[in-house]
Amino acid sequence: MDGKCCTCRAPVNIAVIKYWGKRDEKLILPVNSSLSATLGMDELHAKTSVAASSQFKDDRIWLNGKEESVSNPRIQNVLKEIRRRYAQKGDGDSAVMKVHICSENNFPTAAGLASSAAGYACMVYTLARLYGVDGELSEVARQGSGSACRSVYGGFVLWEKGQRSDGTDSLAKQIAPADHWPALRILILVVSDQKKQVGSTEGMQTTVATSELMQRRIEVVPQHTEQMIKAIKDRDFETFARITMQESNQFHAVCLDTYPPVFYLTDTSRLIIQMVHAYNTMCEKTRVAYTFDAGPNACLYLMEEDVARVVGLVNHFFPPGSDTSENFVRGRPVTLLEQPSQEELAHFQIPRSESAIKYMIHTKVGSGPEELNEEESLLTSSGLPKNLL
Ligand SMILES: Nc1ncnc2c1ncn2[C@@H]1O[C@H](COP(=O)(O)OP(=O)(O)OP(=O)(O)O)[C@@H](O)[C@H]1O
Ligand SMILES: C[C@@](O)(CCOP(=O)(O)OP(=O)(O)O)CC(=O)O
Repeated sequence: MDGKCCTCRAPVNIAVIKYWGKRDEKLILPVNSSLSATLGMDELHAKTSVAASSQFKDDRIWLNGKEESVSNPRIQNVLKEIRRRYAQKGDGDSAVMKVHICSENNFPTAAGLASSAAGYACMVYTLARLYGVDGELSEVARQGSGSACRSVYGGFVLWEKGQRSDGTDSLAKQIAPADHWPALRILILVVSDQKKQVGSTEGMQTTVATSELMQRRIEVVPQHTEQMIKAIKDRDFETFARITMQESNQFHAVCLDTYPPVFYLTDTSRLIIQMVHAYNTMCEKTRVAYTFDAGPNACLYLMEEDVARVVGLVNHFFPPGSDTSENFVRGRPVTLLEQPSQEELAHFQIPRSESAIKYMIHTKVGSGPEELNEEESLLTSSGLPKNLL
């Protein structure tokens, strides 16, 4: 095969100030700014290989081993924008070459775990590397999926909503690097790894069209964002945690105020919320925060010193079923303490639910996308996927 190939990986991000609602569907411009932490790539990432060759007849894409339609308007937006930027540079002829894109996520796709964020950030970053395109990549990633613009950077990332109608000021920027808050940890509690019923794109459209509460939300987000930036800069966990939980709750309240309502939380999600509040009450201090995206899976932000205790409580209240063969706790190692004591358990008025949580992923704040070695390529030398379903 003539031409060239490039392979990269990109991280997931989980918002603490939620993006929900667009003012421009085509350019993906949000109604409010949002803020997230980028998660560690060793635990969660999208990996993408892109090959360009004059021998390819069409642009093609494979996602998790299955060919998907490349005519998807979001993929087209991203391809067009990268090729436009490449043409502006005015060197070489790769712009006319067709590309083969192959991507895999090492975590559930379309289950409310920000797969579209990692996926589009990775596609854009890999295409940009392949074509040698520089410049602001968050603007391109945003046109694949809004939340993807935040996965272009590591650490803590703000997506400023911008004012202009062409979207040139609707960009992501890092507010603190990955190593800013070394003791902060993240636990993802996977309640379901199935594709969700109402996608974020559709859900937020209906919210903007029907929710009255959404107007109130737009008014309060700037305050939340300002306080959140300060809490992150000061490493003030209590404020960080409180706003994170209030934001998650307000986002799901707005979903319930959507007509017809959109439900992402399940009974298990609500038990997790109760467990976190009971834990904080028991500690007489806010030590754990939850946040839920458009799905039932919880993302807990907490300090390193609380991880073993919280994992112990999750194990107690949501024990794995006897059929669970794989590790219940994945990612960074956790040294399990003893089971919670009877005295501790007395603080929790929640029932035990076996198998309600499938597994946990333990991670921390991580860095932005990176290029990988040739041996990591997902494509063969003839530009076809190595792993096909
Ligand atoms: N690695 C990837 N490469 C390219 N596109 C991807 C990749 N992973 C996911 N996607 C795209 O993102 C879609 C899933 O997006 P969706 O918003 O429904 O779920 P999610 O991102 O997992 O959840 P949320 O954004 O609510 O947290 C997939 O159907 C696919 O089109
Ligand atoms: C709940 C969220 O995760 C919504 C993410 O929505 P998407 O970025 O997936 O939506 P589109 O821009 O339509 O692709 C909140 C967030 O990540 O800020």
